[in-house]
Amino acid sequence: MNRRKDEGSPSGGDMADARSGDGRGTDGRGLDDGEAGDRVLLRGVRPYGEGEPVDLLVAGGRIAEIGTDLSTDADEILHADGAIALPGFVDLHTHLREPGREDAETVETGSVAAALGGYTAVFAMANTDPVADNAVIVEHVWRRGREVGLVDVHPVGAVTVGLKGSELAELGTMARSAAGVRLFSDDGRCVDDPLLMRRALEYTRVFGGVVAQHAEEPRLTVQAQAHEGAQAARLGLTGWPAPAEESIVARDCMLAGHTAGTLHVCHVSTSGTAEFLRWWRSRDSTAAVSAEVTPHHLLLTDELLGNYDPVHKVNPPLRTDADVRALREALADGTVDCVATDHAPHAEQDKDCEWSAARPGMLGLQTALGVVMHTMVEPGLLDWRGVARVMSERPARIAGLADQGRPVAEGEPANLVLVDPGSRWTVRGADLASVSANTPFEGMELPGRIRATMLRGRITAHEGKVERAEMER
Ligand SMILES: NC(=O)N[C@@H](CC(=O)O)C(=O)O
Ligand SMILES: [Zn+2]
Ligand SMILES: [Zn+2]
Repeated sequence: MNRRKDEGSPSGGDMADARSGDGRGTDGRGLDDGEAGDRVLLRGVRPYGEGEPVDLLVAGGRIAEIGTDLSTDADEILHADGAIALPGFVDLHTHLREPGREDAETVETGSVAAALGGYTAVFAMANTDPVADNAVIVEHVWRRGREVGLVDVHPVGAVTVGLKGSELAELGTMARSAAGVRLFSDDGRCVDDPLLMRRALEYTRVFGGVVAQHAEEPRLTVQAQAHEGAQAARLGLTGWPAPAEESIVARDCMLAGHTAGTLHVCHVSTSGTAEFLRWWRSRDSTAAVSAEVTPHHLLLTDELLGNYDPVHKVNPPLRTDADVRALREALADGTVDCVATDHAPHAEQDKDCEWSAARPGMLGLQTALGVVMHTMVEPGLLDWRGVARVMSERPARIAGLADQGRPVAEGEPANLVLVDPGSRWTVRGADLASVSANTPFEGMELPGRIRATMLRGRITAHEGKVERAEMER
């Protein structure tokens, strides 16, 4: 993609990593509408991959005009060469590891990975050290996200104090904090006590919050290491049975219905969960229940466990071909609302060890689109409108973000991603922006390159490099 500061100027074509002197406000973090001062012309994009290329003029953080051959006094012109324009991706499930495990990821490195992956908003899970179970921690994460300024970082608040599952955290205080927490989760652990789950659903309802459940009945997964089935038996690994997930999903749907609370099911991994959700939503279309699936559960199976490489260890575990097929179908028909990465960076020593000692989790932010294209777009299960729905619109609505997941249309916030669907790239963990390198897609060739990501009218990533606002460093 050819990009110039000023079309026609021969010296304007270099792709500087950092931009300067462009009249942006001194805050430079671009969190409020209208902060971005630049007028940027995106020349030749195809919204949702439909029709002939058009020009998009972005001004004041919004899409000011869409048309052909817009001639303008733009500060910056980006030649998109027919790249597909979609609303910026929103990830409801990201582990940024800060505070506590900055040797695995930080808000900054995770933000870089997010921007390069096409994301304009991510939700940072609460299983940090200390746990994000109070206003001080969530405000810290939120502020760090603003300082870095590459993606909106929304902290998730813990449901229970210290993720211990015995008493509710101060949900209301986190909701009222500067971070404005709306999503609550003990992810990494299940809120297994049904009374506590009921109370969490009741309480969050008061301020429009959502409880995101890591569905895993712990009594059924003691020492579990792999999907319970033939492969685990062959490998001598203790099984993680499908009903450990399905029983909690069923229970929580019923509790959400009973309390009129709002439930979000994290990382759905079994065909049984998909089947249950389909039935539940068909009997009550107003049910306040949503669900996500990870890219890795759309592609990988427990067949990969044969060499005991812990890069394939994840919670919930990789399951079977039949599960993968059911999850793809469920995502295509809307039973599962959205894709969430469950980006889970781990330091080398926590992954490069024997299977049973390794931490579960895999990187996801920079490979999500490629895996979704490979598993959903290429087989014809989703078109580009569908990709916009599952990676941006639905997650934004679930989390109540007003300015994300909006149509690519005049007057809308310029939170955008430009995708070149025709180019392919090979995944190398060492080249990813995360501190950690634990990608299960190592060496795989994926379709779809992110040409640029734009947050409120400011380009945050371009041709594989992030662009920081001038104030940050
Ligand atoms: N998915 C994982 O395997 N690990 C996550 C926790 C979680 O999402 O349950 C982590 O924090 O590492
Ligand atoms: Zn989880
Ligand atoms: Zn997680």
